Amino acid sequence: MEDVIAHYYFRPDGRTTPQEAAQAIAEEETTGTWTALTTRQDYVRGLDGTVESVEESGRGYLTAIRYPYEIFEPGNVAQYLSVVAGNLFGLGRLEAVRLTDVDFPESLACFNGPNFGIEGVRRLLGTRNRPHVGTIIKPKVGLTPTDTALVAYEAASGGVDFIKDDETLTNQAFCPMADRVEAVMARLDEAKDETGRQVLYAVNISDRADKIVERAEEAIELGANTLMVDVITCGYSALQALAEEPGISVPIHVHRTMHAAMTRNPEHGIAMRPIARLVRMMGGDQLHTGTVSGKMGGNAEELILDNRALTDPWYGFKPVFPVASGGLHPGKIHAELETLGTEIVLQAGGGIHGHPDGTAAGARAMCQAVDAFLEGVSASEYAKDHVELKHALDLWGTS
Ligand SMILES: O=C(COP(=O)(O)O)[C@H](O)[C@H](O)COP(=O)(O)O
Ligand SMILES: [Mg+2]
Repeated sequence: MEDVIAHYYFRPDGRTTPQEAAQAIAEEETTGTWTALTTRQDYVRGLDGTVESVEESGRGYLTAIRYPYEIFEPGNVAQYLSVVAGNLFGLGRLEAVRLTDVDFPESLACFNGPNFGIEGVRRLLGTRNRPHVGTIIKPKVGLTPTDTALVAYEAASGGVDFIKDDETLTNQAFCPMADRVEAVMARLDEAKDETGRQVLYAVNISDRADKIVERAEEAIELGANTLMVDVITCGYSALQALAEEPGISVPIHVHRTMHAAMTRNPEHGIAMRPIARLVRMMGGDQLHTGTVSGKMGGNAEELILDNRALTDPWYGFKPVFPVASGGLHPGKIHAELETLGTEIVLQAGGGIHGHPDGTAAGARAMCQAVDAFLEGVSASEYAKDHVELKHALDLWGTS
């Protein structure tokens, strides 16, 4: 069986050599601790981690650590994380350490992966060769089910493919999930009668571990055609439970709220790439990976690699739809598509519901910005005979 290779960036403290620091990671995460052990039997050596390489990089070093296959419990993602992303982050001999990627062998990638993936989601909507346009209902909390449904209807009428709850909206008293799903789906049916277009609505079913599948099934019974889960707060095994449940036959949109506590510091934490791989293995169909021009910052080179972790061929797992979201508006669409390509979901909350002429016009402006790009025309040029786009660009500009 093949071993796991985990890749880290690190910076040792002043008293530790790079080799010692890498060795400290390998030992802490396998068979060692801070001192020699009297309990260590010879046969335990088979589970020792190995430092494969150490090389200088910027202010610190890159290392690859080999963890023996046998140390892992196949199929237990929580246990995988405890090895490759466990105690090491607190080791005093390292001033900073960041997990940048993990190579899982096929024998440990023993999960079903996405049920729908990009092709499956496209099949539901009948789209090809163009990005999907999505929206997050805003304000993110506070609207009643009826008003949420009205915003959804207007977004659908304006041309979006995808509508979602925001990360903090679940089943609060001001907008109970059951009432919301029924109201939104009824209005989306109305929009479909008028436009002929199916729109997906991802209801946020994030909940405690022992209830999340039940909540998802309730949402589907009420008509939900997509689910959303906050994967960092609920856990990867929650996503796995949803994706593996036979009764759950709709795509799963994965939000990553709280990720920046791990991903943002370029020297410490966990990069997006390992998170993307885990989400793909666990069965997410769409995953937020970030934008090149939005409100959350981010590094374009890393983002391209993160998206490739979702879409490149990998052990037969279906490709996952990358989602660019956070501060997008029509004036930013060109930069996103130029850098990230068209196999992407472009989401705008404020960039649609903040349009001066309202949600339907905001949705139209986003779609017009996409059409402009696909036709090889600049947004400003296209805006000359597309009034919704013009009003969006007048308000927010083109950068
Ligand atoms: O609600 C939004 C964006 O709203 P708006 O369009 O109004 O900025 C999302 O939660 C962000 O996508 C999170 O960022 P990321 O997807 O990078 O995790
Ligand atoms: Mg949000």
